[in-house]
Amino acid sequence: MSGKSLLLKVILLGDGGVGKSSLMNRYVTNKFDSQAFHTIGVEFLNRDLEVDGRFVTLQIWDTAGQERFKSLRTPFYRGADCCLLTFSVDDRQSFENLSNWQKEFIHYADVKDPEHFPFVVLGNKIDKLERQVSTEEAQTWCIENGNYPYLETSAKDDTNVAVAFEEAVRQVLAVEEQLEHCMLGHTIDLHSSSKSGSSCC
Ligand SMILES: Nc1nc2c(ncn2[C@@H]2O[C@H](COP(=O)(O)OP(=O)(O)OP(=O)(O)O)[C@@H](O)[C@H]2O)c(=O)[nH]1
Ligand SMILES: [Mg+2]
Repeated sequence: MSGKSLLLKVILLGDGGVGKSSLMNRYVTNKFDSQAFHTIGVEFLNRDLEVDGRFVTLQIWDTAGQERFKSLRTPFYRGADCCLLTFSVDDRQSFENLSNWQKEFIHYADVKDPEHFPFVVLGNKIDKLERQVSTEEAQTWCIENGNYPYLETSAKDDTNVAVAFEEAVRQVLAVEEQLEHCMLGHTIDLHSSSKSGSSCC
């Protein structure tokens, strides 16, 4: 167990109104506003936590989902360690737009290895009785688009909110451990002209 705190940047993306700001505010301040205003640009809040013995400062970046704010949010994607793709289970269009959000992030964050980037998908507002997207459908999308973890949340009821952010941390730590493992497993032979060994990264 390392004593040093790790700073991780996670970014919340998804259509306007799906509950990104509400999830961040529920997690950091434990408050919920049923009359929340749309976000303009980006905002961020920090929260310290411990996951599997690692101390982490989570820097949560909340973005404006409305299309007209695209140019204000995209400059902040670079350097994100994890992306939380968020939709609302009572809004089918927000689910269908997940692929667009994924592409927008990969492009503007300039992700070099999209296949291994840690995305987590959140289906928010599960307290609502009328759903337009089933759990199975969302899980299938996650499996088919990169095998991402899927969590159903309610910022209103505080269902799975902490679990979702902890999962984001776990995903980042898993990628980090894999990289460390790869680097330790590779010795560089300066005398050999051919590339030796197989790569796991
Ligand atoms: N019932 C219910 N309402 C929610 C939940 N999360 C957010 N809301 C409501 O949905 C509306 C939009 O929430 P926001 O958090 O502002 O949505 P957003 O994704 O940040 O929207 P933009 O800032 O425009 O991108 C607000 O009226 C919230 O009170 C939830 O889990 N359940
Ligand atoms: Mg917002």
